[in-house]
Amino acid sequence: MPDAPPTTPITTVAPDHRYDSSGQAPIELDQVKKAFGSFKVLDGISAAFTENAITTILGPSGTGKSVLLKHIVGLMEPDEGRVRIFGQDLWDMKEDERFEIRKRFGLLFQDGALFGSMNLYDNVAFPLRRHTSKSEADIRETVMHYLQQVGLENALDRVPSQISGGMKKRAGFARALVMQPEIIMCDEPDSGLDPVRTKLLCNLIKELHAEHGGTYVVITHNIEAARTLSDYVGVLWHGELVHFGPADEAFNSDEPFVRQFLAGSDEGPLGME
Ligand SMILES: Nc1ncnc2c1ncn2[C@@H]1O[C@H](COP(=O)(O)OP(=O)(O)OP(=O)(O)O)[C@@H](O)[C@H]1O
Repeated sequence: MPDAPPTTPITTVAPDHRYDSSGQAPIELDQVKKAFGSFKVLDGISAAFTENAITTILGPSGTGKSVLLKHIVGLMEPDEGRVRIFGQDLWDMKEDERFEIRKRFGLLFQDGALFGSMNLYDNVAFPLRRHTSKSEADIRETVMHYLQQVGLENALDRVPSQISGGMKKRAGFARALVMQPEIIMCDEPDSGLDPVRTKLLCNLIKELHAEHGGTYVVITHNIEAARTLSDYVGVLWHGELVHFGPADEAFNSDEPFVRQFLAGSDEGPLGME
């Protein structure tokens, strides 16, 4: 399998970003379409995500980034097209097999998605208790390791209502990592954080990715976060990936929408609609 996605010219007509590979990309979307009523949110998305890289998916509000994420984790079924995880078609398998495949994902949601009644220790221990037969001693070792990695080893007795938004995200990240998933999906990890906390969180994500590896997909509309994190960038607009490729190519793109969006400019095809 090649190291990088193809650098085919950017078009705005249902571009195909798949590799010519054996189908073993960790995540492969093949002509994925999804509409709500007459609104086509995903209009034939084809892309293969690079293993052990961080890919950010950028795009304006309401453009379908979260819908795309839900398709990747199998929470939403495409109207047409295929979603393959490690070569396996998500919708060509039974529900329990899909459930098993989801164990290969770690999910980091906007608010950390922590259980409000549990302290941070129990929140991070939860997937291990639920999905493994590890002893409490082994669980403790793993949980403390990841809580230390995200800088929360002194806050393990606190419940989510007693910690800041940034701490919730870090706790959510520890919980996402604890099962050592091969794929980590982060939905707007920067939302609600000030620029400094966003930068620190992005640095943490980058460091832990460098240490543990894995295929990361980060959904955001924060350009600075994307600059810090991305090995690859996908830019979603009008149901299509108008760019999907190495981050430096995205940030140097001549495609008018990609250029406008990544520059945060008010000049270009994107208006207030
Ligand atoms: N279950 C659903 N039923 C109907 N419409 C939906 C559903 N889920 C999403 N949509 C619509 O699909 C469009 C894309 O939504 P989505 O949440 O994916 O956007 P987004 O790019 O993640 O936006 P934001 O950056 O604001 O979070 C929106 O118009 C939304 O209202």
